Amino acid sequence: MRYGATTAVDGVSLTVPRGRVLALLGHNGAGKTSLLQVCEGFRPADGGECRVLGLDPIRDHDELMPRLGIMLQSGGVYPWATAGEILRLFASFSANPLNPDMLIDRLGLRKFERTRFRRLSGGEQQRLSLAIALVGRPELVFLDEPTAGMDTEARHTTWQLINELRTDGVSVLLTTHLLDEAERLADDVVIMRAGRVAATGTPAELTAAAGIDLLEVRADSGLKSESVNYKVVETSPGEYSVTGALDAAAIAEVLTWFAASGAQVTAVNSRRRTLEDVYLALIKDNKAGAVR
Ligand SMILES: Nc1ncnc2c1ncn2[C@@H]1O[C@H](COP(=O)(O)OP(=O)(O)OP(=O)(O)O)[C@@H](O)[C@H]1O
Repeated sequence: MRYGATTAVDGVSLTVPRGRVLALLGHNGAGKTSLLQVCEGFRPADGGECRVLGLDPIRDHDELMPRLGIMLQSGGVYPWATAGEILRLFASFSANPLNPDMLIDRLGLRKFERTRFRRLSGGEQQRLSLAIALVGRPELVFLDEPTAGMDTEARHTTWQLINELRTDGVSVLLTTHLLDEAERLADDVVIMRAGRVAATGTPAELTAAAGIDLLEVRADSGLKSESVNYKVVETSPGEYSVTGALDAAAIAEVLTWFAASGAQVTAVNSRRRTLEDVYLALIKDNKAGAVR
């Protein structure tokens, strides 16, 4: 998908299996929203093929729309209508909607039912947008940064709702900048970089493939790690990290090397790598590679 000379989505290939949650991750401008817009039928692709529930998102738009739930990053509603009016209007478009009052209560919108959309805070607008996406009992939901701007409670409610969607067999394609959100919610993760797929896998596959463990050591700065069997990276002055399948013998070897270097070790911390570690390494290394 191109905007003039900019190629926003470049040869991305992915499938969202039915009843699963796929999280699209990537830096600002990586192409996540553009990809969603192609799938939603809001923009034509310049090449390639997109099928949504077996249909063409542009040619079969009218047939497809009632089966989709779409939460945009912004816009898409009448700013002068009240939260309650907007949700009931969207419910009226569906043959078999969810009860709008149930969603109003679940998403903590009761207090704002009579508030005009433009007077809602950013997080309240997000909650209403999520309710709009879900009210028509969609088979497939597109959520563009669903919890951006939400407070902690609303974020947890949203996570619960997304888990319930999966239980009900609804498919979810979401974008997020919150790696813990992806790790908690997603069955599958696709990391995009500059319009392309940089890595795919389940959160467990992505973290395992990149090395299960992470050892962080604080010591004197400037140590050079040529003579040790593990890659010791000085991430900031005096802060070292070692990644890999690190058992006790490996940790002992690394610490022995620190001691042999004459370094004063002031802290050692070992933990499992998170999706955030993997993501940052991938974006930093500028190294593309699909896990599967
Ligand atoms: N309407 C537009 N006209 C021209 N270029 C655009 C337009 N929308 C997006 N782009 C460009 O396309 C690329 C992909 O943008 P896109 O919004 O899809 O990224 P994103 O991954 O969703 O980013 P973010 O995380 O910031 O929402 C970027 O280089 C962006 O500047």
